[in-house]
Amino acid sequence: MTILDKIVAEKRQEVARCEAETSVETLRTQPDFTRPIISARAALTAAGSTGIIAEFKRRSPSKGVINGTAEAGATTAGYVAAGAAVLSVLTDEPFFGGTPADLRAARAACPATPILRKDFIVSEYQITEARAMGADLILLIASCLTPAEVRQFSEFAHGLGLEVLLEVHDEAELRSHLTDSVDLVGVNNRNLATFATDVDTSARLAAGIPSHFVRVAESGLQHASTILALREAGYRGFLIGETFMKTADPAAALAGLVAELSGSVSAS
Ligand SMILES: O=P(O)(O)OC[C@@H](O)[C@@H](O)c1c[nH]c2ccccc12
Repeated sequence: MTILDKIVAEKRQEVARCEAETSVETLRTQPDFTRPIISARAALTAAGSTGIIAEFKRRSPSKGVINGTAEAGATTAGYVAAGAAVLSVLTDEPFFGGTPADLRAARAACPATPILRKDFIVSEYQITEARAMGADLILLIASCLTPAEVRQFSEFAHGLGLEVLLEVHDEAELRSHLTDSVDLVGVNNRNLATFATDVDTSARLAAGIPSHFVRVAESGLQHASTILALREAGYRGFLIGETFMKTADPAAALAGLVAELSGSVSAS
């Protein structure tokens, strides 16, 4: 059993518990359920966008505690001030130490920036939850879902106005799971079954992703030079968590990267 199998098995139980506690009808009455969606697609492809999707991540199964003190609202507001185009907030508690309250805090602190609900989506219920929490887009992970589920969940998300980021980590998943019903395609440089991270994965898969999808490179990104090379390869989104969160001031770390990207500071 891989860690991903374990996460998904726990997630199914968690969803059953949440569903028993809060009905879909109740979620649909929450104030954020009807707020206008802010498009991540538009934010990442706008002229002059940094393309940075800055992630709020307390810990991970591979790294343990990354940041034990940061607060979601203040950190994400700092990210936006430093130039993040989109925010990503982990809402998985058992493995990543995130909560829906983190996403709600980010939503309140950053009313004009698209927010990704970063979780392991295995049911439509979690998509309704994401909308009610104030998210603008959801993640669908190919390694957790069948191709039919990806299509079904994407259409369900679109029905609620949400955008969809499909995550793949190799050519086989790209071939089997890519469908026109998603908006953005992310290539995870980290294999979720083994945790091995190789940033060349994004470069290798770029050409196989048709250009009408917004391409997103995910995980293990640290240097401006890598981002500039991936931009050349056609990527418009760069999902970064640990590089920022492991520092005492995540927003300052992002500001430093943005300065390097814009050439105002040398990359040395
Ligand atoms: O912290 P990193 O290496 O910058 O990675 C961020 C993000 O890509 C990573 O958290 C991630 C990508 N896909 C996921 C799926 C589930 C949980 C986490 C992830």
